[in-house]
Amino acid sequence: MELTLDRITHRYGGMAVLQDISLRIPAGEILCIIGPSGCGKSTLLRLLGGLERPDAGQVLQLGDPPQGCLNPLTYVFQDFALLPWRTVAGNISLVLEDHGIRGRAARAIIDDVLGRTRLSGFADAFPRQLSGGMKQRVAIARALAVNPAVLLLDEPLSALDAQTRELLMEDLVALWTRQPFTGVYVTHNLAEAVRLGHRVAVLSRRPGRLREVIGIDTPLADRRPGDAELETLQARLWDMMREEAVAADQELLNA
Ligand SMILES: Nc1ncnc2c1ncn2[C@@H]1O[C@H](COP(=O)(O)OP(=O)(O)OP(=O)(O)O)[C@@H](O)[C@H]1O
Repeated sequence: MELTLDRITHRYGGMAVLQDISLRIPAGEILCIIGPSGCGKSTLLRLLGGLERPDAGQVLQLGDPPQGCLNPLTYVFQDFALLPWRTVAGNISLVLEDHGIRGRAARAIIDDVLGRTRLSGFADAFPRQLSGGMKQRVAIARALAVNPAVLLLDEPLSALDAQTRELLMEDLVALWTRQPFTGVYVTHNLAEAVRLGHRVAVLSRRPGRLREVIGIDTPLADRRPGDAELETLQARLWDMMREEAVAADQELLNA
């Protein structure tokens, strides 16, 4: 399933947050969205997921979701959003119960997604017994359990330390390589954007406008930390972001 944003504009009260954004997210592609703080990245994700309706423009979903899809669009958040009183399996089964899937059918799905996220053997653990990285892998497993057409990821690695982030990036690449998914990935972290994005969309300061969309040809599985090409690209993205961040700061000073 592919998503298209067609001239999206959004305001909160008197404040313009997003301005005239048009973007196409083809099936099987990960699009990373970067931009200065407060430029509307999370808002864009909520509009994509249908949690809010844009003031102008439209979000189009084209094509059919995959077979067995319970939820076409599913979120992964920074704070994991796990229920502490439920086990790992219990947290995942919750989204299946919503669709009337229980018992053996649920167990098969849970085993599958736990295997894909390297969590087999942790089905009966409680969130408090897990590291931050593992909790986020449970959240990713829960998202995969509904076999979504599109994963919407809002700074999923921001709460984790650098080494865990690196491992989770490898996990996400391995997941995508095994079974490509469509993803929209909001991040502040430019290293994540160049490692995980087939394309990177750069938003301006608020109201967020689309400044540039940069394609990265290197296959995800071939990208390594410290890769010279990716570092050059990251530096280019930072130049763009820096200009916007400085201008945003300046606006605050002059306000
Ligand atoms: N429900 C809401 N009601 C009013 N204002 C909101 C609402 N949600 C977000 N905003 C405001 O809209 C602007 C954009 O917020 P948003 O969270 O989309 O930006 P962001 O780029 O994701 O920010 P950050 O990088 O800091 O996470 C901010 O000024 C925020 O305070």
